[in-house]
Amino acid sequence: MLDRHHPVSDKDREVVIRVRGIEVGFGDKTILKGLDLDVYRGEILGFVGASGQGKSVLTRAILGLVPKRAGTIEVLGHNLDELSPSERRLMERRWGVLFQQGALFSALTVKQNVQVPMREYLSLSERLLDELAMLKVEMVGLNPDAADKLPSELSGGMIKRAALARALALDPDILFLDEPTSGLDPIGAGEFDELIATLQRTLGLTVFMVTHDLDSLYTVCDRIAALGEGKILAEGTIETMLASDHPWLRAYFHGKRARAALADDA
Ligand SMILES: Nc1ncnc2c1ncn2[C@@H]1O[C@H](COP(=O)(O)OP(=O)(O)OP(=O)(O)O)[C@@H](O)[C@H]1O
Repeated sequence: MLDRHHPVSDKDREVVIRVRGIEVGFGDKTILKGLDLDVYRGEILGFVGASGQGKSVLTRAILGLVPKRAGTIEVLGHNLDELSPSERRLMERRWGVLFQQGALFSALTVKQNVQVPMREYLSLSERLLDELAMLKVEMVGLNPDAADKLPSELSGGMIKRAALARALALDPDILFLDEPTSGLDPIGAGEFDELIATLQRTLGLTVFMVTHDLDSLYTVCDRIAALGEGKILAEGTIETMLASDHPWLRAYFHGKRARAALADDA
């Protein structure tokens, strides 16, 4: 993780995700209205905004899961609209996604879930698939015996870890996390944040994290981007957010919960 109190100047850093002028809507409702955003290599970017503003929509648009009406999205230097199907598959191997609900296949064990992307994108022997899956299971702090369990036998925190192991299955460069700590108790959420920070550091990941969790923003995010009215209202360090005059940012970052998070971090 970068030292968020002494960030490198933005202009010197490699942009891993570059979003320009993106517009996304459904029917006559426009959600994203010409949004620009840069995500830099090796950072944990926290993406915040009031409920329903389009945080998940932006994530899905970057991943190509919802269509955009205008704008460009470049990932790792490639315009996603210009990729051939085979280049697109290669790109999909370079990002891992942890959706909000974990979204594990309920009929598959943890190990089998982790192996789903491996089977889809790689051609490996069963022995190697097993070894790699066990490595991922251990990497996210699960006991080896969790590997043969079904999702229904796991706690909420274990499900998140298993889903994270699956997101890391193909050794991605970029990790997308949609509200990773939602539904976890504060201790579980803190442990999960620590895990994300450790994995980011050891694996050199770039992390795009949609979150409502102020503790996460204070403790693990290098930079924050705030979404509102279809655009980025502000982006920068937590200090930038705290200095913003925007009414929603003031309410969010100076509210009672924010003060509690700040006290914990001090
Ligand atoms: N496939 C879809 N069809 C129609 N409307 C959609 C679709 N996906 C999202 N929306 C709408 O887009 C808006 C933004 O939704 P989104 O889930 O991105 O919000 P969010 O900022 O992630 O909210 P939350 O913090 O509550 O998760 C909502 O009004 C939602 O109803």
